[in-house]
Amino acid sequence: MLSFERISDHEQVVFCNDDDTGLKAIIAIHNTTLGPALGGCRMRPYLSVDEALEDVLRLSKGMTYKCAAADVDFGGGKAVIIGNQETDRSPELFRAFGQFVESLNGRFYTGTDMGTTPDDFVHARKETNCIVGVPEAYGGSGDSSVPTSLGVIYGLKATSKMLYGTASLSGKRYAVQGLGKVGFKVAETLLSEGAELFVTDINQLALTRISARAEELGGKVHIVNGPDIYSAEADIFIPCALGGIINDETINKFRFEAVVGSANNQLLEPRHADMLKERGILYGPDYIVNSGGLIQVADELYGPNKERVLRGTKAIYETLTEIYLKSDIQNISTEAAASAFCEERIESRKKRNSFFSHKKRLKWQVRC
Ligand SMILES: NC(=O)c1ccc[n+]([C@@H]2O[C@H](COP(=O)([O-])OP(=O)(O)OC[C@H]3O[C@@H](n4cnc5c(N)ncnc54)[C@H](O)[C@@H]3O)[C@@H](O)[C@H]2O)c1
Repeated sequence: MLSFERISDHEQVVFCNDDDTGLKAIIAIHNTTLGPALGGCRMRPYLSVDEALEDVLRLSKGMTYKCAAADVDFGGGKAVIIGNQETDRSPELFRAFGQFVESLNGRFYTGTDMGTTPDDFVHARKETNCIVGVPEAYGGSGDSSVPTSLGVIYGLKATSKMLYGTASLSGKRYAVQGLGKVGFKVAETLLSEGAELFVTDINQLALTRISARAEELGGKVHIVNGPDIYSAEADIFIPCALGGIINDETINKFRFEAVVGSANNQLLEPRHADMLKERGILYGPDYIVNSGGLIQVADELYGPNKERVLRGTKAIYETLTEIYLKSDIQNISTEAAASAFCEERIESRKKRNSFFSHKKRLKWQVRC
């Protein structure tokens, strides 16, 4: 049952219905203190409108925190399309979605997420400019896994500095779960620093490729079978595949000193962040560590510029360091410290943004 109480911490929730194309979507705008809402558009065959609403409300709130942590000029939002990504997608459906985005007059920017592709948003962009992350050929900023993997490297450096007093990544052992777009680049960088890696992936080809790269770059690679990665004899665990991999079962196996990776939603439940703290395992909150991709798409607002994205991504080092120190001083988990850090940033900008917001909003509207 829909009630205002259910959406009370959100600024705006929009239900979008288009009979001609079969579009059924929900756009949720959580908070626009830092700028217009930004968040990807997910397409899934949700079993009910209730389930879709639950998902979009949770994800849009998460985007407010992600944007605050990444220090980009956006607030939090998200969209979901209720439909089967294999059978229900069409250019017309995404154009209809683009029209709904346009109707928000610059309050919401979106792009690809689970179940949608950059090409879908080439169609949506015919109806609105409030789209990010389209292919480079259409003026987008390109593969977001490049800044995401760089962000993981800066996250690892901040962690290393905190644990060992040096930001150097060499001479340490790392366990990498998932050698896809992000994990492979991270593993390559670590190998070139002379690191020793334990790696696992369900894709045999990725394992063969990383072994070949180890021969070219130096460094050592041990291939590990599936869940054995959780008990690998490594100093730092780098999850770059699945969510929910930090849980009661895996924490009991960890011999790591830290967990820092790109995978989304690594903690199965919030209490697992406390469990890691109790065991003295330093956890780099996933949405801080993996924010390089977000920094890149948010930067598209000003026209693609790799140097600016690099600068923003490097700042992950300082942000994570601040969160580690906050967690230590206040004796709270790093996850709790990250939330507090983001809330303080939003609060501190409220007054300042009210001065600029009028001008800012005009700018967004001119662009749309
Ligand atoms: N690509 C980005 O810019 C970006 C940004 C933020 C967060 N992330 C998150 O980082 C993670 C990795 O992203 P990606 O773009 O590299 O994805 P990807 O699909 O390219 O790579 C994932 C890899 O994990 C492997 N994998 C899947 N299940 C596995 C399992 N059970 N055990 C071991 N390996 C398994 C896959 O074979 C694949 O090689 C995802 O959780 C993603 O949501 C990615």
